[in-house]
Amino acid sequence: MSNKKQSVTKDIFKIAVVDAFKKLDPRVMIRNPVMFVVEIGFVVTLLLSFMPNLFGGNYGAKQIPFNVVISFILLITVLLGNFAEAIAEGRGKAQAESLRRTKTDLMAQRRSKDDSYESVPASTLRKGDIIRVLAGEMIPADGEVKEGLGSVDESAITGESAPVIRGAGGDFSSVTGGTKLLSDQLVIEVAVNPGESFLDKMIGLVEGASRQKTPNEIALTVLLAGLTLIFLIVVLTLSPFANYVKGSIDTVSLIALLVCLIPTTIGALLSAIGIAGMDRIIRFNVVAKSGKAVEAAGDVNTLILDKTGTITIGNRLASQFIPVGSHSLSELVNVAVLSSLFDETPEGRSVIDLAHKEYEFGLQLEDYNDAENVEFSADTRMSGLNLQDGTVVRKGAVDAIKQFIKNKGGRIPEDLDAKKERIAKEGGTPLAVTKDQEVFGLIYLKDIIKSGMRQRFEELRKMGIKTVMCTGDNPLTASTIALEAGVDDFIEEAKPEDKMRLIKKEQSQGKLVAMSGDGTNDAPALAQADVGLVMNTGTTAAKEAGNMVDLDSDPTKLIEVVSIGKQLLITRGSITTFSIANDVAKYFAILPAMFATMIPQLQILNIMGLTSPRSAILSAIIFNALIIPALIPLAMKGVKYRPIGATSLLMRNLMIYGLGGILVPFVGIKLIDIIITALGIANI
Ligand SMILES: Nc1ncnc2c1ncn2[C@@H]1O[C@H](COP(=O)(O)OP(=O)(O)OP(=O)(O)O)[C@@H](O)[C@H]1O
Ligand SMILES: [K+]
Ligand SMILES: [Mg+2]
Repeated sequence: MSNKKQSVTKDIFKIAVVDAFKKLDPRVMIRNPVMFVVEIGFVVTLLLSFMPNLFGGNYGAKQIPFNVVISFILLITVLLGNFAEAIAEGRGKAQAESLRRTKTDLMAQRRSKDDSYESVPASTLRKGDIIRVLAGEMIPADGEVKEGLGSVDESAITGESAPVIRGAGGDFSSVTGGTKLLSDQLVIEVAVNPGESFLDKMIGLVEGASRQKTPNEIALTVLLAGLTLIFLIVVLTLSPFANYVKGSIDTVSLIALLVCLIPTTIGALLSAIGIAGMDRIIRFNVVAKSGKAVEAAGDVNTLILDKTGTITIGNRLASQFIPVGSHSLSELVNVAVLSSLFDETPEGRSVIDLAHKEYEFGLQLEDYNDAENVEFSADTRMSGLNLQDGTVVRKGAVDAIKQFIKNKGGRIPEDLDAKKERIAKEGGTPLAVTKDQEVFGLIYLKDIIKSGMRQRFEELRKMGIKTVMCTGDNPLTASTIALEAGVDDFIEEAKPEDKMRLIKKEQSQGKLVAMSGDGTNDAPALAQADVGLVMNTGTTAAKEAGNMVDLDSDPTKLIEVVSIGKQLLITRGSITTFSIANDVAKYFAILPAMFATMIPQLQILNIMGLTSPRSAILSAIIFNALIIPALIPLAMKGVKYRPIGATSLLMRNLMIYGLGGILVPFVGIKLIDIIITALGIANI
């Protein structure tokens, strides 16, 4: 994003303060049952501030200051909770603002029926329109490049200043509205209707306008509401109990006690944690279509990764020609070049380059201009051409070529397998080269594993995530690379539908699966996966199928996405643990003090030695309010995540946030009690 380093500025802070008040609207508050109870508590205590005997009893003017103070603190508590949510939303709003600025009123050159171009407002462009963009112009809409090749400045969207190449055909054909064409000229087919553009969706997302509670959030909200109900019953029983021991507790004290006991900390921070998680993903240049996708990333059990380009560097280049049977090297080079004449893939280009650089070949390329191009596809795993005279030239995966020859009744040279295996054992990709039912030899494609991959897979393993490498390559190459990279499992000779099968198999065992992809043939698998991370350069179909888009088009980012998802879940879990531990501790911290005057024996339990029942209540409710802003930074930044096993992580968090949650209130409440006693307001 253009402002990915966006921190909480003065402006965001000011807006959040205003929003905190706006959110007091009960129709908004009711979505958060715990904090809604606090708001009701505020209203009731406010009434009791003016009419202390509203619910009976005979409280004199002496009661009023206490009621006013409690009412005020409850209001502050609600506002602090609202503020936490507002400040989390603030960053997104600021981002949305800057994105909107890139969406100024552009004009577009639209092709009319007579093939001339007319100037129309970009907002009128519809799916299927053909437009032309010249160097220096903004690209007015999302689309696919149909003609031309040019460099594009995508910094408005990705924050990355280095220009990227976009051109017709292949995997780099999609362009995003709001980016700028730097060179040349593109003819683009518009892919979306007004209001549905990538920029529009992104604005909606960062703004949180379309934010819905995720299933996990809903479950937790229900749990917290249940706890609130339990504590409500606990508090209601205290009044008859007090009567029984010939004492009495006033309504305001009971309300204050209730607010102390219900899980207000997590209630106040829950939505901020979710928004901050989305925000973290966005600042990582990944756009998640929903909070649910981010959460799913945190729960992922299986990670499916491509070999070429994800685990390896991906510039798989021809490095050697190896003839087989009775064929000579120069014969092989000629056929290999022929098979790659029209092959625009990096592999195909590299064959020609290698032949040019290191070999002599006597082909007159012009002679083949009328040959029929047979493009590479992941299904056939072959590429080549058909000559006018019926000659068939192919190169491709060795098993695919073998099958191809066998079907035509040809013969396989005996030394083919041994030579193929030598290449595969080194982790290289062997391509067999054939012309007219004869195999001439092999092309050795070299690929290198990216540095640090082994360590990252090790981390994933510690998180309990299984990694599966998926490749169209042969079993031996696949196993060599898999072993070297340290993935847990691999599938070889995989066609696009094999990925789909793998995902379904894992899911049928109750696992959540994440994968990345870019091509149209990845689209079904991307839709099936629980987390489908699509490269921004990918096709429109793929982008629609997945639930996250990586603006930098880096497939390894899937690993970070999973970590961010985990961090979100762990942050929520930690603060929930802390909040509930806190509430239970408060019960034991203040109850003895409250009842000590009624039941003198309870004095032994009053280990905190709080000044009076009222100061116990006051200290606890002030502590309860202050803990919310104290934890806002943690909710926003997230609990630091370490890749350790689930059990050790749980133990660690129970130690820190569970034990911490029990101890902190004792210290905090005592401190506040000392302060308000010193200020002389402990007995208002
Ligand atoms: N340009 C090409 N011409 C002919 N055959 C090719 C070409 N590129 C790749 N192949 C063969 O087709 C196989 C499948 O290629 P594909 O791109 O589907 O998978 P991959 O790149 O090996 O693995 P990944 O799924 O990780 O990208 C390759 O292993 C190779 O044997
Ligand atoms: K509480
Ligand atoms: Mg590939």
